[in-house]
Amino acid sequence: MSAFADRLFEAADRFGPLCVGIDPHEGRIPALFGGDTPEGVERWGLAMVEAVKGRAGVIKPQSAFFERHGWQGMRALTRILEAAREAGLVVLMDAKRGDIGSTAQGYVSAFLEAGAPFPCDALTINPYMGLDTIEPHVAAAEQYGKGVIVLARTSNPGSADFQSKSLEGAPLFERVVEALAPMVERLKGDCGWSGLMLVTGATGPEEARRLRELAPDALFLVPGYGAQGAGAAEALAGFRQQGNRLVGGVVSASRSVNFPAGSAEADTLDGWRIAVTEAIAAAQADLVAAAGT
Ligand SMILES: O=C(O)c1cc(=O)[nH]c(=O)n1[C@@H]1O[C@H](COP(=O)(O)O)[C@@H](O)[C@H]1O
Repeated sequence: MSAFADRLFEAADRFGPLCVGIDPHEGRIPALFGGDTPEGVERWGLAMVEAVKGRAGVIKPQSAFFERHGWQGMRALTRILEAAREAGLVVLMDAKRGDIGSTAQGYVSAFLEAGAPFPCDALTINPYMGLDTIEPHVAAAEQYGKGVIVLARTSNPGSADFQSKSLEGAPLFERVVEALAPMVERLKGDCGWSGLMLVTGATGPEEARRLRELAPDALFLVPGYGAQGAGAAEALAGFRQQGNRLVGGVVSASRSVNFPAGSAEADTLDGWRIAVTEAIAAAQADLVAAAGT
């Protein structure tokens, strides 16, 4: 299997930097699919995968929205992951894990190792508990050609509460990224980029530029574009000029492409499909234009 970094880079190169979030928010699954039930969530998620095909190369399902439906929700997630794999999409699982090493091994078995019940290409990790909690994920990523996505500077308003606090003269998020340097090296692909991805919110373009200086080769996952208010230029602030294009990761959007105008009111599947595929295509075109051709 090729390295995760190469698969992600190739997908973004082919389709553009958009990563489509799969976030079945409470109460927002149209009645067309059966509403906000495990079956409705599954049908909606499968339709989202169909809508992404040929328009973007990467998806990011948010585990919480499936977990809230118990085991039936997790069954829906599994089926959506299988469909995404069959469609050749790169899957970033947004579950924000992070625990002592021995427990982290459990998350590795759930998401990253061969035969994992929730197969994905990479998993989001909260680094708060320390490097030893990230290590099992990185070791598994090396072994199975997967990626590890570490929260660095998140997109939410409270990201400054802890992440921007000074630690020995620099913000904590910078110290975290400095400490990750050896792991960034270990997950480098043939493309030269690393599958030790960093989350840097589109809402903090200055911080993204700083992170790019500290980790020139780490691929970025950039949430906050769309529903959280950031535009394409802000989302690409931490990307690097390569030839005539900005490259260096993916920009995720969930609500803006999951529930665009016209999709909730659609009374046919075709009507829903048109609203959603247009929103995905428009977001992709916006990002591609901002990245340069
Ligand atoms: O790890 C993430 O994906 C993430 C990190 C972050 O800093 N901010 C953030 O919004 N996210 C996720 O990205 C998605 C953003 O959704 P929208 O605001 O609807 O585009 C949600 O699934 C969040 O959980």
